[in-house]
Amino acid sequence: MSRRRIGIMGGTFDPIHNGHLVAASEVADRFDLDEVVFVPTGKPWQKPDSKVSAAEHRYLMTVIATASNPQFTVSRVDLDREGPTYTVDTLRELREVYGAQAELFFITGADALAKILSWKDADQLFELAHFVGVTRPGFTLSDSHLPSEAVTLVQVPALAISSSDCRARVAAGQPVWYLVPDGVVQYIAKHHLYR
Ligand SMILES: Nc1ncnc2c1ncn2[C@@H]1O[C@H](COP(=O)(O)OP(=O)(O)OP(=O)(O)O)[C@@H](O)[C@H]1O
Ligand SMILES: O=C(O)c1ccc[n+]([C@@H]2O[C@H](COP(=O)([O-])O)[C@@H](O)[C@H]2O)c1
Repeated sequence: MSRRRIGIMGGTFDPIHNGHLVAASEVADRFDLDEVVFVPTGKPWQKPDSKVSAAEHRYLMTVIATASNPQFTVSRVDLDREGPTYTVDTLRELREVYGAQAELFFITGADALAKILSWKDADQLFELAHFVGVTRPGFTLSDSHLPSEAVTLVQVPALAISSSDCRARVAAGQPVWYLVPDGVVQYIAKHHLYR
C-alpha cells in the first residue's frame, strides 16, 4: 500500500477565507495529497488574546468552508489541547492520528514561514513534517533561514485577502462576499461577528 500523503493547513481562521482555501487546494494538487486537514489554532500565542474570536466560531466557519471538498477535513487537536498552541504538539498528535507511514506536509504562507524560527522547538519541527511555503501578496517568500531539504516553496494564485481585512470590512459594513465562502458570510452575519 502506498504511503498516505497528508497536508496540514494550520491557522487562526478568524475567519477562514479564500486565500487559505486556494493555498490548500493548490498544494494538494502539486504534492498529490490524499487529504488536507485544516487545524484551527486553540490559543495562537503570537496574536493578542483580545483580538481572537471564540474557538468554536472559528472551528464552525472552517467546517462550513471546507464541507464541499471531499479532500478537505478539519481537526480539533489544537482546540482540544490546553494552553498555547504550538505546532510541534500539533504535528506529534497528527502523527498519532495518521500513523507512522503517513507523509505529513505542513502548509504555511510566506508571512508565517518568515517567523517560523520563533516558534516553540523550531529545531524539531523539520523532523516532524515537510514544510511547504506558499506565496502571499505583500510578503516575500524565502527559505534561506531554514534547512534546505525541509522546505519546498510553491507559487499559488495571488489572493490579496487577510482575515484582519475581512474583519475590518465587516466592522465597517463593507461586503466580504467572494473573499470568504458564502456559508461563512452567512455565519458571520447570523452570529454578529466582527461588529
Ligand atoms: N491570502 C493568502 N495567501 C496565502 N497564504 C495565506 C493567505 N492568507 C493566509 N495565509 C496563510 O494561512 C495560514 C493561516 O493564516 P491566518 O489564519 O493567520 O490568516 P491571516 O489572513 O494571516 O490572518 P490575520 O490577518 O488575522 O493575521 C498562515 O500560514 C498564513 O500565512
Ligand atoms: O509553534 C508555534 O510556536 C507557533 C507560533 C505561531 C504560529 N504557529 C502556527 O502557525 C499556523 C499559522 O498561524 P497564524 O498565527 O498565522 O494563524 C498555525 O497553525 C499556528 O498554530 C505556531
